[in-house]
Formats: sequence, C-alpha cells, structure tokens
Amino acid sequence: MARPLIQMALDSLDFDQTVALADQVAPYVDIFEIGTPCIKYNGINLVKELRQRFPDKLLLVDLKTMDAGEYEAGAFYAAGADICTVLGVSGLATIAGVIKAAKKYGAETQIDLINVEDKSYCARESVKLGAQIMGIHTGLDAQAAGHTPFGDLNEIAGLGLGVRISVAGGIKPATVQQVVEAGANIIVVGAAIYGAPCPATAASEIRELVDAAAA
Ligand SMILES: O=C([C@H](O)CO)[C@H](O)[C@H](O)COP(=O)(O)O
Repeated sequence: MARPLIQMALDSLDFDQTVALADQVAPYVDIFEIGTPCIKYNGINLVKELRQRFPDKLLLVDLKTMDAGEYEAGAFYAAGADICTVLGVSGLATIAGVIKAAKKYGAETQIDLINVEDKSYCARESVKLGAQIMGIHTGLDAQAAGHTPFGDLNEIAGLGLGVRISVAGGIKPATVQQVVEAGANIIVVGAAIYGAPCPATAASEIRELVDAAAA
C-alpha cells in the first residue's frame, strides 16, 4: 500500500500561533491545511507565509468554495496553494471552475463532500470533471452531534474511482488504522494534534500509526 499522507489541519485564528504550530509538527506531516476559519480570518498572506517557510510541504487551502469557483480559487493557487477545496453542494459548475483554476497553476482540486446528500453521484461527476481528491468530511458541528466519517469513507472507497480519498472528522490515534484499512490516502488530523499537551509528540505518534497501518 502506498504510504498515506498526513494532513495537519491548522484551525487556529491566530496567525503567529498557526505558523508556530506548523513549525512544531512539520517533521511528521505531509500537508498543511489552512482550515476554513483560519483562512477566512487571516487571508492570503498566510498562504504566502506558509508557502515561503515550507517549500517542500503540500499546502491545502480549505476554501470550501460555494460560488465563483474559478475566480475565488484562482488567487489562492496563484499564491502557492497546491490544493484548494470546493464544496460538493456548490454544484458542478462551481466545481468545474475551481478545477479550471487549478489546472492553470498545475495544482489540484479536492471536493468536500460535507453535507452532500448523494455523495456517490457527486464524487463520480466530480471525477469526470477532473477532480483529483474526494474529501470525506464530518465537520466540527456534526462531530459535536455525534457523527463520524467512517460510513461515508466506506461508501466512496467502494466506488473504486481511481482518485485519492481524504478523510477528516475527529480522526485520532484510536481510529487511524480503521481509516487506512478502509482506503483513505490522506488522513486529516486537527484537534487530536493541536489539542494535545505536546502537538509534536502527538503528530509523531500519528505518523507511526499511519505508517504501521499501511505497512
Ligand atoms: O475542516 C475542518 C473543519 O470543518 C473546520 O474547517 C477541520 O479542519 C477538520 O474537521 C479536521 O479537524 P478535526 O476534525 O479536529 O480532526
């Protein structure tokens, strides 16, 4: 099995704390995600800062675009994003716009399937348009209501779409093996790292667990 990537969700609103956390966990993760609240609060300068500080990391900007796909995402790809997210619920025209912007910069598009009613249909159509990553995502509010991403992950992995699958939504050490075995290629971790007493230690533990599960 190819080594799954670990994506660190940077969900703080504070610019300096975000950069400091990225510094701490950098040795253990593959992708820095600038989370939606974080990018809304800090804007494109944070993309430029992380791009400059971490030229070897993949940078995902969690725009969760809902409209004006090409126009909105284009600026973030231009600033150095390797991946931008677009909401599956936005519809195929907006998804196609983000994909068009990504292609212009040799970058990638992730479809966030959060709250999409027919996830299989959305995933299939998005792949036809050229999306490279399907994002299985149970958001923070849905997590608080007791939901998990595991059922959706099994559904989308079972389609055999030939694209990478990202999973997010309360992933922690105890659930790493389950999501790797279910077919996730990108493991997104936020609170289980940034909420730990030592984020670097927590990230290191997740790295070991991911690599062991994939071995
Ligand atoms: O995308 C996220 C959330 O919707 C806020 O934008 C989180 O970054 C994602 O859920 C990962 O964080 P955890 O669930 O805390 O692991």
